Amino acid sequence: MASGDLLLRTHAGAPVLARAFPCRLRVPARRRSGLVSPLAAARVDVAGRVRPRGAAAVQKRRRRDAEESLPFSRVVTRRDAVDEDEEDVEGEAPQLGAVTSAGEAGGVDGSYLSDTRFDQCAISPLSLKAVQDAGYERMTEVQEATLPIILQGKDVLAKAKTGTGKTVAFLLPAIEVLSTLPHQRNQLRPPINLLVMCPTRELAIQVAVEARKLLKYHRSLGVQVVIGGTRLTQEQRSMQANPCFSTRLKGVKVLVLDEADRLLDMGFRRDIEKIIASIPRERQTLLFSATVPEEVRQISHVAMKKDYKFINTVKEGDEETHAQVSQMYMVAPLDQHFSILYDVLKKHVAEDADYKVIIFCTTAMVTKLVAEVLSQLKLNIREIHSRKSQSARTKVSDEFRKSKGLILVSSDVSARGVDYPDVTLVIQVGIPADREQYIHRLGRTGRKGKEGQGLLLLAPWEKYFLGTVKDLSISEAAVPSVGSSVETEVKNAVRKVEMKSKECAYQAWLGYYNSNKTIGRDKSRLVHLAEEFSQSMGLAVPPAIPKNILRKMGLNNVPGLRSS
Ligand SMILES: Nc1ncnc2c1ncn2[C@@H]1O[C@H](COP(=O)(O)OP(=O)(O)OP(=O)(O)O)[C@@H](O)[C@H]1O
Repeated sequence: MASGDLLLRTHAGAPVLARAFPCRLRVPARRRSGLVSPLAAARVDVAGRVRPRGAAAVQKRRRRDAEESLPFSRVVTRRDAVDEDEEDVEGEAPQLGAVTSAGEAGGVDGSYLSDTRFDQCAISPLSLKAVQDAGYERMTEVQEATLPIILQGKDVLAKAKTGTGKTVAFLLPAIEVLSTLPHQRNQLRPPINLLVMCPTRELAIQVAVEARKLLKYHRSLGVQVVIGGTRLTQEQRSMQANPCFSTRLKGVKVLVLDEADRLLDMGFRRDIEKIIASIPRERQTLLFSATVPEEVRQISHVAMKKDYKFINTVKEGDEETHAQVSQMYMVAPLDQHFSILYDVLKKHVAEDADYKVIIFCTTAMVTKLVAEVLSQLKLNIREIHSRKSQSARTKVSDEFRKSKGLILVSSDVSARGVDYPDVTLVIQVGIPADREQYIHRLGRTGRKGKEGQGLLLLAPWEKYFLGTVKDLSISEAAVPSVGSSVETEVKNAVRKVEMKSKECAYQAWLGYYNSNKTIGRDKSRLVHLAEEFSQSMGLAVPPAIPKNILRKMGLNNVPGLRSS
């Protein structure tokens, strides 16, 4: 984002889009001012949550609990007008015959790279130069497999393991498609030609960075990042007042759903459908993810043409996770989790001076709590989740990308797509939302063929989750015996954490497990487990919860819960 950005509140969206995505817009200073980078960027904050009801409520809550806001998109647009104008902005069932398996092609020496060089394939000299400037010489397997098919104009659903270059795999051919379109100079409101949707802000920002790299020599194309915001009503009003953004969306030639399975699951599906309804039917659609469960193949017709190609670079019989990442799980009562975490982290830090750890927690407030406890224990902790301001999120994310010797405690905002290099260990505390989320979180380590470690820390009653990942090479690790001095140290650290953080964590914890199909089914057991959690925070009596929150969770008359 250029330093000379202007901030203005603005309007956008045809009615259908406006309802879904009220916006706040940040538009770059004009190019002629000489303040902005060659590829001007605008940022639109987008949000529009509807109060959940009934079955939809569970989905909405799940989405909120998972800390992933509305879909965020990255947009490639004709550049001139973005620079010039501080404007208001804001198929059918899968064909089995269409499956292309690139797995057989294999990598070189088991690497994630293919043996095809970028200079051997049909891309423009401008793109090739940019690819080479980015330091990419050989294509990754998924890039090699998808490029020719996308260039043929086909819709593509692609599955490839985490950290194997899917972003370039969809951006590069999409840019090639756009670069052949006639360039209309000096348009005030340039059409948006490529729309990339992804499930988190960090991912949207990251893909924009990659897009700018690839567009380095394509002078007529610019990038805008449109991400979720929090000022709902005001933004909603302003966006509804202006049809500009949806008019620009009429220019979409290529639509990409990054992390397609996440975007097409029930939590996001309605929003995606609304967006798809506002872009032309005549377009090319690309869906990419490291996980493509069968249901997603079933519903991919929401976005794709009938004759789309499914390209799967995960070989038949191979796991969806990387062989070079060791996966362990530990099962221990909740009241030991902080001590175990501390012990595992201390050992890891001592073993690897270049340690870089991500700890995934179930919700934003539990993330905050864990970060506070570990900070009290003098570990080098950073914290990221949806309750942090966007500027704090970006700052932490940038720092973690560049640094070593850091531990990032995160909610699922970092679960998908985020490319932090050289992560040495991923710890998941508590059950992930599902098997896919486990795979994506683990995929933050072992990227680009590097080694990594994963640890899943479960309470005994969470052990059932292992059944969903039994095809993966995940083995049991012995619970470390933690000395009494460490236990006392941890207890003191927990004691120092503010009561408010504990209350919020308790409430969030209850909400998360309440919406879990297995654990949330038996409410009295749930309440009992929540009490265990509250004891693990050193509380003798579980905190009271506001009545309206209990009602929203459907727990208002459950014995054992205190209301306030
Ligand atoms: N051809 C290439 N050669 C070398 N590095 C590459 C190549 N293509 C992409 N990369 C780099 O590989 C890393 C991983 O890429 P990317 O984040 O796109 O992976 P991904 O498959 O989308 O992962 P995830 O499933 O986690 O979203 C990035 O740092 C990217 O810059």
